[in-house]
Order: sequence, then C-alpha cells, then structure tokens
Amino acid sequence: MVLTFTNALDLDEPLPFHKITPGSIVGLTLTQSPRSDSSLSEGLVSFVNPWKIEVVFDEYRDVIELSDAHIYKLTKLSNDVTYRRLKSALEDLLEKSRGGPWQRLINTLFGIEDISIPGEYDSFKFGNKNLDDYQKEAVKFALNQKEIAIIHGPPGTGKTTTVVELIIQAVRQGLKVLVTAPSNVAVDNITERLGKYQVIDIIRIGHPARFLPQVRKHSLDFRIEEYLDTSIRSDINNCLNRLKNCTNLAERRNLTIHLNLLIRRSKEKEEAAAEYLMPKADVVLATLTSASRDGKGPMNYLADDHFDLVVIDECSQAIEAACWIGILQGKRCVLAGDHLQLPPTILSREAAAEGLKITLMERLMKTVFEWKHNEVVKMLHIQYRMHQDIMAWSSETLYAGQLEAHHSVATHLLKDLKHVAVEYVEETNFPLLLIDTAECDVPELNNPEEVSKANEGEVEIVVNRVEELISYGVKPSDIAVISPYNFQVKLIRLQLCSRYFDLEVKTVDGFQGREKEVVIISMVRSNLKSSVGFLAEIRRINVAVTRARRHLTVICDTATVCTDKFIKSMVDHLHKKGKIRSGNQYLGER
Ligand SMILES: Nc1ncnc2c1ncn2[C@@H]1O[C@H](COP(=O)(O)OP(=O)(O)OP(=O)(O)O)[C@@H](O)[C@H]1O
Repeated sequence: MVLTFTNALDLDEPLPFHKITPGSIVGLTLTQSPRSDSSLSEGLVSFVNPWKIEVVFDEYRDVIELSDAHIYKLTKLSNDVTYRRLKSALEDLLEKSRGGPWQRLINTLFGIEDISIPGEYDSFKFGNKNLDDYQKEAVKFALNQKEIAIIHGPPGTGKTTTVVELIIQAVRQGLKVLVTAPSNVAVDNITERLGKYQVIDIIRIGHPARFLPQVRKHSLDFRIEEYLDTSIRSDINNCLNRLKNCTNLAERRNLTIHLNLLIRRSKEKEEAAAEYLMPKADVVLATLTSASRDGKGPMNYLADDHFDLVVIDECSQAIEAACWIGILQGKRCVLAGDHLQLPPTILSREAAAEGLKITLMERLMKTVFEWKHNEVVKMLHIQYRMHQDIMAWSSETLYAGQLEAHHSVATHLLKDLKHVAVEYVEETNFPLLLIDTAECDVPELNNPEEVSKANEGEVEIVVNRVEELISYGVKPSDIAVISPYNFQVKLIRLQLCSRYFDLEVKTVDGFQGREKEVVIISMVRSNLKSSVGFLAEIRRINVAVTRARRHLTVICDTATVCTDKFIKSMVDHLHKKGKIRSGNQYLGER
C-alpha cells in the first residue's frame, strides 16, 4: 500500500527540511504520540519531491486505521541489514572454505589452488551481431572457464553489452544464472537489456520501490501478482474499505478477523507462487546485498546449489565481502569491471587501512592472478565513447596503450552535432582545451566550516565556458560539469542550475558510469604549498577524463596540480594535443 505524506499545515507549502530520500526506511508515528518510539509501522520511501513523500507499507493492517484527521511524523530509521548480510557472507565463506563443493572455488580465489584448464570453445551463434572481436572472445572465454573469468572493461568498451550477451549464451546452454551488481541502477540496466529477449525467463528481486519504473514488470512481486488470480487481492481491498467506513464495534471485530484470514491466505499463496516461479527462472537478478540468503529473502526458495553461473557486473565498485554474497551462490563466477576506475567509498579510515578499500577485483588482478593474467582475464579494447585524443592519455598511462577508438567515435567533434552552429566551427572543432589559471591569482578557498574545497575563480571560468558553449549551439543537456570537490559542485550549481535545468553538475565520484558530449572539469586546487590532496588518486582523474565523448575542457592551476606526476602527464597530453588558454580570458574585471 502506497501512502502520500504532505505538509500538514499547508498542502501548497514545501515540506520542512529533511534528509529522507528514495530508498530510506522510515518509521511512522502520530505527532501527538507520547512516546517517540511508538512506531505505527515501518515503510520504504519510493518517491520524494519538495512537496510530498510517498511511502510503501507492506503491512496493510498497520496503516488501515490512519486518518486524514491526524498529523503524522516520518522518522528516518537506521538500517543495519547490509552490515548483517556482509557479516553473514564472511561467516559463510569461513564455513565453506573448510570443505565441500565450494572449497575449490574459494581456494582458487585466494591463490591456494590453481585454476582448472578451461573446456573447448563451443560453436557460437551470437545474439548481438554488432559485438566486436574482443567482446566475442570475452563471452566465449567466460563460458568455458571452470572457476573464474574476469572481463576487464575500460571506460566505454561495452562491458555491460558483453555481459548481457554472456548471460544469453549461458541460458541457451541451459545454465541457471544469478546476475548481481553493487547498485540497483547497475542491476536495472542489465534487467532492462535482458528484458528485450522474451524467450528468457528473468526475475528481478529486491524491493520494487527501489527499481527503475521500466523494470518493475520483471520484479518478483509483479510476477507473483501476474501468476496468482487477483480475486483474493480484491477481497482484501473490499474488506479494507468496509472496515474504514464501519463504526459498529461488533461488525469491526468480525471484519478484522476476516481481513486477517484473507491476509494470511494471500501470504500463503504468494509464498507458493514464489516457490514455483523462482526455480523456474533462467536468470535471477539482484544487488549483491539482496542476493543474500540471510533472513527470509526470496533466495531461500532456491536450493543451495541452484545456480550454475554467477555474474557480478561493476565488480570493482563493490567491497570484497559483498562480492562473496554472490560468489558463494554458484559453482563458478564471472567478474566484470575496471579496477582502474573508482572503488567504493570507505568511510572508516581504520577499516580502509586494514584492507577494506581493496576490492576483490583489484586483489585478484594485482596479486592472485598477476602472473596468470591470460588464463583468467580478458580485456575489452575497443571503446565506443571518446574522441581518440580524449582517450589517448588514459589508454597510454593506465591501459598500456591498448585502447582503440571505434571508427564511429574516433574523430567525432562538437561541430558534427546537428544543432551546433556552422559559423562557430573554429571553436567546435577541437576535442581538448586546457584553461590554465597559473597566472590568474585565483586561489582555492579555505573555509574552515567546509570539509570540502572550492575555488571561486574557477566557478567564474566554468560559468563563462558553459555560456560560451551554449552560444555555439551546444545544448545544456549535452554538458556535464564535474569536480572532485563537493563544495565546488555546490557553488557551481548555485550559479548555473536555476538557469540551465538540463545541465548536470556532479562530483567525479557521482558521475562514474556516465558520459556526456562535453565534460568540463574544475580541479579546484591552487595554493602555494603545491598540495593536491585527493586529486592525487589516479582512478579519480581517470574517471573524470573518460566521461567526455566529443570535447573535454580542463580548468586548473598547472603550477599547483603539476606537482603530482600523474596529473602532470595529463596536462602534458593537453599541451601536446589540445588548445591552451589562460584563465584570464574567462575572468571578468577582478
Ligand atoms: N560492439 C559494439 N558496437 C557498437 N556500439 C557498442 C558496442 N558495444 C558497446 N557499444 C555501445 O557503447 C556504449 C557503452 O556500452 P556499455 O553500456 O555496454 O558499456 P560499459 O563498458 O558497461 O560502460 P561504462 O564504461 O559506463 O561502464 C553503449 O552506447 C553501447 O551501445
């Protein structure tokens, strides 16, 4: 049941400040309730805008008595389910490493035993005719490995496209497949693409309120509803309506007994449906944490050895403990990701220092399989995003020069977009621009109240560069401004977002996995100490640069940022292949 909460004092007024977001778990209480912990029910937030919050309640009984005559309060609850599931995965790992069918896989992933010799390649009829040779090879390779295959997909190389083909081929071979990823968006992305193949029976598990609307039809809840006859649901709704309008005490008691009976019967039927549907599905899709068997989740409808193959997409963005939730569900696994892009954020410095910051993919690539790369890893080489000059620096410095730009993108520029005005061709025919503030006296802000950093001079340059591009005909929706620093993102948004709704301004971390025709990077750091802070994270710079399709503008103080060797190599590349301008050209009278 979905309920909408608005401002109790005035419907047209925005809600008071809160930190509730879609996916939050909230407790519902009466505002006048004498005890703050006397929650009427708990629900999951499915939608938030400034004026309303929609909450999904799974228990009808809890919310049936709510009335418009009362004022209610929603409180964001802390959720320790993820931590419990991670802990349970580690306990499971320990248990299974002591013996049994999983021991070999576990030993392989800890470098205790060698991987087995792969089988012969079967003949393949690829579903996606456009796959390049590296993608085809990765699919064949992954299907023939006995324990583990790693698909290393640098930016824009079609990793998810490859994973989708792999899943289709596995299903054709009669395998039962579990597909997982650390985030709901990543799982939804694959669900949506697989959903186009109607012959494949797929079930997406997790709470549908957290899914993209277009994949809800594949959710277990939706599939159960489709499978069951709906008469019991309509009986429940009738009963709820009668109860709402009933004032006679005896009649209310009878209706409540009847409602409880109907709800129990409906739950039994739903469980029976799930027990039937889950084992029948060719592919089950879930985030790593909702693939856990801890608690009463739907994975418990399946036998321990149900899955033949486990695929983890965006594996390099998951902490290792989460990956084990997935891995221990199958006999072999395929990990897809890029350990040279950003790993998950670890808030605890102590835990990070103890090793939590090292992802499974990184550990396997850099230690366990370092000398046996060819036996375990297939890298995708052709990228379908960036102009070749934008790609070149990342390819040379991080991927041993092995990336190739597909001919469809290798030379594409802003001038080739049909809405870009021809008369500005001089300004839209180059892929790289460095705006250097070294001589401009625009130091970074040192605001002790902000943990993050900002640079007001760079904000002004960003604004002027965005306006310049828009004047050439580039659409705001084709532009992203990214910065490593939250505070800088805040300041840029204040200047631009009320004027250009479709322009995206994000942190680099928040823009991972995305792309835009134009990306403008504001590096912020400009100081006399030559301190670059967390800009020095190689993977953050790699992600930032590789989001751009046709044009990249980098705004920085080269005197400060070039004290870092890696950033200097990027600036050198901009000098070699791009245009260089002084920041003064984009700053007004100061
Ligand atoms: N073989 C191919 N031929 C043409 N286009 C392709 C091919 N493979 C992938 N693409 C295109 O490249 C883009 C990126 O593909 P996909 O989403 O699979 O990549 P990814 O590696 O998962 O992306 P990311 O770098 O964001 O993780 C998509 O637009 C996709 O259609």
